[in-house]
Amino acid sequence: DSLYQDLGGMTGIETLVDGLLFRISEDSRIVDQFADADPGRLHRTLSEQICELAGGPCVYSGDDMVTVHTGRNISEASFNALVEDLVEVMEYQHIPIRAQNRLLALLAPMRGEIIRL
Ligand code: HEM
Repeated sequence: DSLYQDLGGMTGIETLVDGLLFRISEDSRIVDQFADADPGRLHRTLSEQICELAGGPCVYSGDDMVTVHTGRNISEASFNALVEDLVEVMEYQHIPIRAQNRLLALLAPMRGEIIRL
């Protein structure tokens, strides 16, 4: 019953993050806000973060959420757009609904460390 396993382990999580970053790159609502991001690093740190949150054997090595998102003026609408992209990728990759909801529930509390900073 580990979320990590339900997401397909590290391989599944990396596939999920691949899909998410691709989807963001095609999402005109938010793509411009990622103009200065380092895609390779983002792929690694986001995968680690999801792996750790899901109870997997990873340790997040990125910077803290407030630091990376401060000064970016990320709106609630942008946050919701990214979450929508994530849900679409999880649907597309046939991640079970229960696992989708568990992951979303782990990410939702981060909203305050991301928006309007
Ligand atoms: C649940 C929502 C989100 C999570 C879990 C999340 C997580 C992360 C993580 C783990 C990093 C990498 C930190 C590092 O490498 O040290 C990051 C960076 C970043 N995030 Fe978010 N983020 C979220 C929402 C957003 C939104 C909505 C935007 C903008 C629309 C955004 C814009 C960025 C940008 C531009 C970076 C790159 C910073 C850099 O490369 O210096 N994030 N985020």
